[in-house]
Amino acid sequence: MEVFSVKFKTTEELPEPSPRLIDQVIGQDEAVKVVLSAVKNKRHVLLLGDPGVGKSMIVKAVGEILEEFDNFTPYTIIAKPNLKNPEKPIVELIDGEYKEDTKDEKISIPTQPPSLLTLFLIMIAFTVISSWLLRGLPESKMLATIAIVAIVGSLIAFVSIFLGVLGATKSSMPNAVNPVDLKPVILYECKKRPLVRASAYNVTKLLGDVKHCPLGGRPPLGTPPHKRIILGAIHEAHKGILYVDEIKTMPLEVQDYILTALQDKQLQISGRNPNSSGATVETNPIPCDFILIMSGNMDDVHNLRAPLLDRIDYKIVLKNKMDNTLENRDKLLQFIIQEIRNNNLNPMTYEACCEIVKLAQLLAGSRDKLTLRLRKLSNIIKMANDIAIGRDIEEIKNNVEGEEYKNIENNGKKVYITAEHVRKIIESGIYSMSKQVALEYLRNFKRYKHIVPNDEPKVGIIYGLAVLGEDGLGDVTKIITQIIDSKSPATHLLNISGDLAKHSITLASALSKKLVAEGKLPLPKKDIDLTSKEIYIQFSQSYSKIDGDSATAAACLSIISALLEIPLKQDFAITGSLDLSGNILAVGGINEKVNAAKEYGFKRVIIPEANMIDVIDTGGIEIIPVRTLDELIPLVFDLKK
Ligand SMILES: Nc1ncnc2c1ncn2[C@@H]1O[C@H](COP(=O)(O)OP(=O)(O)OP(=O)(O)O)[C@@H](O)[C@H]1O
Repeated sequence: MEVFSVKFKTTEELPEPSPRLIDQVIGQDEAVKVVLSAVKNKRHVLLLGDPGVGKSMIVKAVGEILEEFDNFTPYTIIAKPNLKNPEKPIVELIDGEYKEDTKDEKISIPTQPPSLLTLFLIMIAFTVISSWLLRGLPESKMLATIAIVAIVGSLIAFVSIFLGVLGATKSSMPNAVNPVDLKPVILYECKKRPLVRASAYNVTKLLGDVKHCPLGGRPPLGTPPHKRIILGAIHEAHKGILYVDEIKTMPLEVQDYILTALQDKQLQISGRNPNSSGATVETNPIPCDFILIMSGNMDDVHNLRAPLLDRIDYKIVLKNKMDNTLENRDKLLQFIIQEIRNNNLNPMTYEACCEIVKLAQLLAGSRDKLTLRLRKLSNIIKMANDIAIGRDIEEIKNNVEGEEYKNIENNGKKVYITAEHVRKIIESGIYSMSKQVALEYLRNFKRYKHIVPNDEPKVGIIYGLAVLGEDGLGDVTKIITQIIDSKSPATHLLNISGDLAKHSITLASALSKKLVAEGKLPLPKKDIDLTSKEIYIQFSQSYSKIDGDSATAAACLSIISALLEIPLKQDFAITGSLDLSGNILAVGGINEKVNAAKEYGFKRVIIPEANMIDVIDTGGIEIIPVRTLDELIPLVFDLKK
């Protein structure tokens, strides 16, 4: 099969990808189209999808081309003191740049006479200065002189400030207070259509705040309220896009504020901390007319209040897989080249690119799909580059974040990322926590496991297949069933490894008993009083949690074998879900399972026929597809005796 439509030895030979981020988004064409249209038409958007499929990237890409949509008039947001009510500073939005108005300096705000705190501070200052100046005097004289200087000096200073302030208030002259305190301040200058990003949990960043002033926030000593205002992302996004990610963490209170902002297109700022001097400050409503884009994973949406969700026009679910076609493999190649260029990595060989395609299939769980969880692939490419430049896995483990990726030439020889470097990273499992946990589990327990494929058929024993963890590894589990005569007419299930797949095993047991009782199986019949039997099923040496129903076919065969006392062959492992009509249905993690069967030395593995399209690499093991229990039975039972 042709992997890519272009022939190359290394990625160096391939053309540079487009520098525009919008052209770099892979596999999410539909979502990009809808977001572009939504932004053009000023609609709000919710982007949902698995981690690392490109939600932030799409928003950033749209932000890059926002300018192209329509004309934008730059604006400035300023804050002024409020002369009548200093705790309610005035925030104004003006078109263009702010030009300082000389009138502003003439105005004065009502000031307060100095407080006792001021007197205390002045006294300390006088004490410190006079003790330094008089340090040469004998101790007895020095103390008395310092005391006199401090008391008299500070009283004179205090009274003059007091009179000065009174004078200033009476004559409305600003001289007594620092005129700079009265000037409006520029809070924000917006020169191009903004894209402002804020995490949902960061309330101050999102909604703004008023800083605390330890000196009470009044001139002459304190910082006046208008100078302590912090604008929120919600205001900085005016006339542009507000991008809120991590919606799972958005407090309900913040949702209410966003809702108000969406409705009123304006929102005031007040101090958020009740213990701060900012708590008494509140601005006038400040314009905030923005397009809201939020993003999160599918489950996060439950955290959003219905009225807010209702106001979001477009709800877009991003894809996590794309079809494994030549066109899409070319797109994956484009992604590889982008990652190399954007992260300044070494070029990659053709074989290494093919290895990435294989990994994309594996992560998609199917031969005919490619994963779109591209952040994971991006991390693997970066780590393979580390290996290429000589950092080993241990070094990478201790340094995964914050490293600069460098293009290094070794002794004048160009370094390439090869297939082996990529494989090393994949095999180490270092890109995934769940894979490492699974690897650790297998390292610890595999050697104790008694899984030996052999040619000696056994009653009630069969090898099932499981997957450990999300990006996990396959494992083989031995299922053993024994039938015991019961004194009471009851049927029990025993699962010594805990609560393993109880529901599906109950189903398997019910189905087996029905099939045995009906005598319609293509197996020798046996008269058996099921009411007097107890069925015990053990998932032997299964140390991990097994859920899902992929062991139902195996469990069913094991029970039938035990009930009819017909041995099962021991040279195969099997996975498949079984429905009550005897159909074998598709299961997940087929490649991990096939691989596990191979690792444990099995020559045959039986899988649902529907899963055949998922198999990426048979690796030399015989794969037998089955559709029904009737097809399965002649394959697995040993009927020679
Ligand atoms: N569709 C894509 N096309 C190209 N590159 C992608 C794509 N998706 C992810 N990437 C790569 O993965 C990186 C991370 O993607 P991004 O941050 O957009 O994911 P996300 O969906 O926002 O993830 P999260 O839900 O964790 O915030 C990107 O910088 C890019 O390198």
